[in-house]
Amino acid sequence: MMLSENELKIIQFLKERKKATTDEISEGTNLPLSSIFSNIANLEAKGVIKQISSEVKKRVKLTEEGERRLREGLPEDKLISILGGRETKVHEIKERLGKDFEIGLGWAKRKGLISIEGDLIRPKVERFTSPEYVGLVEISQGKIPNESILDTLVKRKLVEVKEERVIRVELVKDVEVKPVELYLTHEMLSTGTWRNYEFKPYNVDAQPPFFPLGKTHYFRDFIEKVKDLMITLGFTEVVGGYVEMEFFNFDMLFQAQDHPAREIHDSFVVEGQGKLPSQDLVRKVKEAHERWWRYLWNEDNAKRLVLRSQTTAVTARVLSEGERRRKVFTIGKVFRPDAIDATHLIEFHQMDGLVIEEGFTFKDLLSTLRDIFQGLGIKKLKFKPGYFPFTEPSVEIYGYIESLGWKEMAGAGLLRKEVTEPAGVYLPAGAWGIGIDRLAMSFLGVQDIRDLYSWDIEYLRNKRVI
Ligand SMILES: N[C@@H](Cc1ccccc1)C(=O)O
Repeated sequence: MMLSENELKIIQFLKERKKATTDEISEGTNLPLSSIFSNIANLEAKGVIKQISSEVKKRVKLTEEGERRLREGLPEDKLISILGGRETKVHEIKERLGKDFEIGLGWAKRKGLISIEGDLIRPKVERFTSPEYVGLVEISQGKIPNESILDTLVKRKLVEVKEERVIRVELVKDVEVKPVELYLTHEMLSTGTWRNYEFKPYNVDAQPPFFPLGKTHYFRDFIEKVKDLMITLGFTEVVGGYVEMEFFNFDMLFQAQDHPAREIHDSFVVEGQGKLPSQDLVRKVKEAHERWWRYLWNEDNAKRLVLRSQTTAVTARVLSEGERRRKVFTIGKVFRPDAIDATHLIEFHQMDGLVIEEGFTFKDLLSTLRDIFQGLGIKKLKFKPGYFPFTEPSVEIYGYIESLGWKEMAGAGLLRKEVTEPAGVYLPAGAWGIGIDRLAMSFLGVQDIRDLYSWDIEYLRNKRVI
């Protein structure tokens, strides 16, 4: 027979007593009454015990306030004892009784123990003990006072009355009780004492406890995977800041100062000014703009700060160091004003790359992009002619995703001489920018771009990591 730990405790207790009430069992086993009832029912069903009687009993208990009144006396009794048969001024009594004054005065008046004249309290008795107080004493001794007193005590919130069932049971079957152990220890095995214990069988259906483990945000995880891929392909990671000078975000990339992307509503403007790089570079950028775009290039505009609108700004910074670094990538947030919905946010991620290489051709660029997309799991690509101010020829890259069809994923091209030469780069260079969020959404099965940035711990916990 399978008996629980608590059931065994109850049997153990009944072995000594044979018959006992639920109250006695609770006291003898130290188990709460609430658990005694269900265990008794189970034991009866197993034929170990039998009910002899069952009755509803009134259980009368002093409340916390009742306990206090029992120790200190009822307020009206205290009032009478303070008066000691003498007329006394109201304020004097008020001082002595403190918080109990109002209650004491009320009850004393109601019981006809005092009268009030002007500011005087006149007692009608010298000494008084309320029958309610006697009731409190009786209850504390396990007796029950008469109904009307009990009623008053309940109304005064000094006593609580609960109806509880008391069941008397009898042990009818002899069961061998071994102490129950939950865990088998090394010591029990080595000393052989395990024989003295009864073990609960394993419940293989039980739900294991839930231990939430810390893990990386799934989007961050995806970004790390992209970085790993780029490093595998031989690229070095470079990073830039979110606040960028227009010089690197636009001017160096041959975006004219009246280019629509530079309008105040197309990038986030940051207060302040940046510091331009070497005069030589600035002069050459200025010359390129003035010669080809035919306008007066303004240095102050180039110093303005924005939240970078493309990670190509980091590529521009790398270029500004000349031909030193040849194969780099950067991945991070960019910012553009937009109306937010399921596919648009005002901040999102791009991965830009740069290759500076002797003899690097447009074909090499396309094959590099093929390698990257292949690594990202996108096998089918389409290249369409495109336009960017800083590349020529330029290309738009579309990738095929089973559930979504063809999606625009990146822009790329060979950097214009107007971009490379002012920086002292005379070798051919290819560059690209890939939108990371949409890729992540398709890989991670996310419908709403806002979920990529979710802080909802419950959602994140349940999100499968690829
Ligand atoms: N910066 C471009 C992408 C791009 C990067 C590098 C070369 C060509 C295109 C964009 O945000 O759309």
